[in-house]
Amino acid sequence: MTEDEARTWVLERFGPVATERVVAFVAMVVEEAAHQNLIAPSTIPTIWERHVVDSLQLVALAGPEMHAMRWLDIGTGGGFPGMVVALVREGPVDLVEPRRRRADFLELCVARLGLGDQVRVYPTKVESVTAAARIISARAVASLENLLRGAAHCATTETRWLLPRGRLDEAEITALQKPWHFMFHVEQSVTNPESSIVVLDRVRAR
Ligand SMILES: C[S@@+](CC[C@H](N)C(=O)[O-])C[C@H]1O[C@@H](n2cnc3c(N)ncnc32)[C@H](O)[C@@H]1O
Repeated sequence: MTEDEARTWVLERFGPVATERVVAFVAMVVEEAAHQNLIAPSTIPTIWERHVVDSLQLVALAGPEMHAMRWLDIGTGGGFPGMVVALVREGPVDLVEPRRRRADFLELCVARLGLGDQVRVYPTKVESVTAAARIISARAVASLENLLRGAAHCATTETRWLLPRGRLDEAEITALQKPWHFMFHVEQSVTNPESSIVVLDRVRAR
C-alpha cells in the first residue's frame, strides 16, 4: 500500500471531514517526532500505512453496534491506535499513557483538535485507571497475559479486546487459556499479511 493508497483507504471509509482531522493529527505527530520518540523514525515516511491505516482497521473489528461505546486504548504512545480512532468515530475514547511527555503531547492534540468532550487522557499505567470500556485496544504494549491481568478491571464480559500482535504466537494464546476463559478469533492485518489482530470476547478469569 503506497501512502496515496493509504490516504484513499481512509477517505473511502471515513469520509473527507474525518480524513482532514487525521491529516491535522499526522502533521502534529511528524512535528513532535523531531522532539521526542513517538514512532520509529524509519516509519515516518510511511506513517499513513504503518500507523494510520494500521490503527483504523480496528474500527471495523469493533463492529458498527459499538460505534458509540466507550473505547479504552492502553499504551497509546504517540496516538496509535486510540487517538486516530477518536478522530473517525463518535463514541468516547480513553487514552492511557504513563510516559509524561507522550501524555502531554496527547493532551495538546486533544486541545488543538477540539476533542475535549470526547477524549480523556490518563497519564498513568492502566493498572491504576478506573474506567469501564466496551472496547479495549493495545498495540505493541505488553504480552496478552499482562494486558489481561493489567486491564481486566476496566472490562466486563461484554468487552471486546482488539489486540494487534505482529506475527501470531499460538502458544501465547494457548497459555492464556489456563488463567482466562474467552472466545477468540484472529484477523489478518490489512497493512501486513504476516501480522495478526487477536480479537477476544467474553473474557473472564477462571
Ligand atoms: C511500544 S509503545 C507503543 C505505542 C503505541 N501503542 C503504538 O503502537 O505506536 C508502548 C507504550 O505502552 C506504554 N505502556 C507500557 N506499560 C503500560 C501500562 N502498564 N499501562 C499503560 N501503558 C503502558 C508505554 O509508555 C509506551 O508508550
